[in-house]
Amino acid sequence: MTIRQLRNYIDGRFEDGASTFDKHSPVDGALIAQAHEASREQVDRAVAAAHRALPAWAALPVGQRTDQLLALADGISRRFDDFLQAEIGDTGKPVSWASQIDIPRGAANFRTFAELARTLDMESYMTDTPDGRQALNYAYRKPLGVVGVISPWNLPLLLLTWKVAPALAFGNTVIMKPSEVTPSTATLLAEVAHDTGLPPGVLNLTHGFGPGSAGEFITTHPDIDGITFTGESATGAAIMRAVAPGVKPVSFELGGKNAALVFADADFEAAVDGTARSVFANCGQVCLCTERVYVQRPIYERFVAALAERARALRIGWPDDADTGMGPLVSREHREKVLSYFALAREEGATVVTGGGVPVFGDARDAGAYVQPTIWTGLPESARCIKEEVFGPVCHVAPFDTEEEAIRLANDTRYGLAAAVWTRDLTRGHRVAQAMKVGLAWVNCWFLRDLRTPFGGSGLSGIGREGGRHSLHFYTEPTNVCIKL
Ligand SMILES: O=C(O)C(=O)/C=C/C=C/O
Repeated sequence: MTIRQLRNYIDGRFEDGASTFDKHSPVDGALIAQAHEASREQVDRAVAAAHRALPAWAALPVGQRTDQLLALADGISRRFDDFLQAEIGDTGKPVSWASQIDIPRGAANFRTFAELARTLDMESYMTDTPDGRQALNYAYRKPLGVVGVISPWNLPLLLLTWKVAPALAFGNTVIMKPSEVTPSTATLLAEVAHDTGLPPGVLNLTHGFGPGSAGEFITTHPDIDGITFTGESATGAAIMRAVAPGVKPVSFELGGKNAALVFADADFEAAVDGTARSVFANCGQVCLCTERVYVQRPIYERFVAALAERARALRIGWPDDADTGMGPLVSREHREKVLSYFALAREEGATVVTGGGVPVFGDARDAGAYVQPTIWTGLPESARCIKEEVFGPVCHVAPFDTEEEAIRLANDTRYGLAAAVWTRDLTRGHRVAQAMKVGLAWVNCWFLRDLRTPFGGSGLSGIGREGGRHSLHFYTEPTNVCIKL
């Protein structure tokens, strides 16, 4: 098997790094790629190149700029299988998920923000003035500048392009730093940018880690104008400290400890299927995944049994098997974290309804990062497993009696990202969803995405919203011009 070399992309040229780091498959531990770690000097040159490219890119007529984004989207679609194999190779996620979610969203993100940039209105007001005449006020939007994009390993291409697309659409230039755990699709995106003629310096790629590596070099760079990051809350806090001296804007989509509320009147099968998907999709490695399930008491026992049946029925297997419902976690290191919570849950007194360990395949997958889909009950709300994000295929299920109790339980967290509400009473659905202290509340569905809506969370779940026109807030700087008429 060839070991892919994943290089940096700086000022329109692919460059080796001073050193490389290995990427191992989470399926069987095999070495599959070597990524070239960018030096501080290379990050400096990438930032300088981005600044050189910025004036011309920002001044480009918006139709020409968005044509370039549509070319990136077409390039991803054209190389769909390359992106699919790269994403599956890096993450071990099932082909069903990667082919329906990750890769299509890579192209969709560029198309969505190209369309938005083309059709964007301009905020303006005619203002009455004391002399009986008027003034014209309008908000003229300029790009923020050179944007650092630091993207995570769970939905690598989706979340990278979710940030790169609006950044480029609104005239910014970009330095990308993908997670060291999933460097492959970012490299392919750089290849597509190169092959479709994106001007040198507009989009740059530097591989590496956080502290003492490209992540730190970008976040502490004096000429970076803002940082957009998706990942763990603790890393978000570290980035805030890094940009504080320069008072730089940040856009953060961080962790979550998301609740699902299942009322007794819900469509039972839909609620079980929807909750199972929200817990086990992508091996529980989505910031929007459910880790806390609260079920109204009359259906509690029946629901726990049905959810456990769905977990046991999940086909845990090879990523490229169309029937695989769940693959491995992204790495052995992350599996150690998840398994530590499996052990902690037992210490905290959990009943393990199903799972709680590592599946044994008797083949190469035993060298991978697989865990069993897991369901806990019986923990106190004060338990660490109820308060802390596990980021794996696991949830805790607890009963509730009244709507008020359900809302209180769901909101008793320092996170504030997503919630799901299952009920046939849509008046209650609206009421409970609005009462959730989250950025996204789904009623009788989960991870149903309209890319024009505000996306993000509060508390430990992040700062700001991205999506549709909401991305303008971070990726542009408005100047309000007031003209006396
Ligand atoms: O669906 C999206 O646009 C998105 O940002 C998903 C984020 C998931 C994070 O783990």
